[in-house]
Amino acid sequence: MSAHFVLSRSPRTRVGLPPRTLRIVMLGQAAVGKTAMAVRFITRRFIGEYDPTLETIYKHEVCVGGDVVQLEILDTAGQDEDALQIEEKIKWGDCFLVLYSVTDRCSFNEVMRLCFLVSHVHAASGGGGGRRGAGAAAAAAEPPPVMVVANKKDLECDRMVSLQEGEALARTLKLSFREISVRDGPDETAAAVLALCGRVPPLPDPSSGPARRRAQVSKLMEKIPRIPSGPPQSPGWQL
Ligand SMILES: Nc1nc2c(ncn2[C@@H]2O[C@H](COP(=O)(O)OP(=O)(O)OP(=O)(O)O)[C@@H](O)[C@H]2O)c(=O)[nH]1
Repeated sequence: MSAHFVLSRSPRTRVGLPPRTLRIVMLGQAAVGKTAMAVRFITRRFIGEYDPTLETIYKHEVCVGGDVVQLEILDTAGQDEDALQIEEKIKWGDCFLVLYSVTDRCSFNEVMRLCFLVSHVHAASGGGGGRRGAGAAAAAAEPPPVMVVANKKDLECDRMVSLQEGEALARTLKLSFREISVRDGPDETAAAVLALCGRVPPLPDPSSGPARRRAQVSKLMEKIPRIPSGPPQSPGWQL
């Protein structure tokens, strides 16, 4: 996909309905750049300092395929956490960004475990991403879209994981892959997020059983603070 993005001029909204929501969960070890990527996508700014994340859900509107979509991006804490909690967050998501840093082999080694966990949790809960039982048997059989993101490619001198290793891992797992630098500019980040969004199948009818189940948010997810992005200050990303 081209890294050229333009201002959304006349995005469609469903008459009388709020824009559809699409939930992205960012996973990966501490300090791989999850917060930096989310903030880069939403504000186009780069945060250079490291402040271990308190979990947050960022809300941000984008235009995907001509439709307005309300993104909810869960920036998880990279620290070790309770297995049940991580499963709850995975169940919540429609699609996943699994990050590692090319300067940190441990973070690369963690990718396979996280991807298996996503696939296992969704298979166990009926498949079809956060839209379990989305009406079509095919959707139930489909694993949710997951993208492996290798970050910090600008730090070539400190590189511990080659591009080829990243590509080979993604090929083995049958997942899409991007190597990016969140620091170097906003376009690679936006291209990765929007490519992932574009792979999420349409949501079920809002009045359907699957859609209502999806709307039932667990107590754990309710506790995570939500940050609205507010009115756009700069041209919005569009796929
Ligand atoms: N050089 C370089 N530094 C980056 C890049 N992306 C993020 N960083 C830096 O890496 C550090 C960690 O980034 P965070 O976004 O806080 O990492 P995180 O994955 O959210 O970490 P946790 O909150 O602990 O899970 C920060 O100092 C960022 O500025 C990048 O592409 N290049």
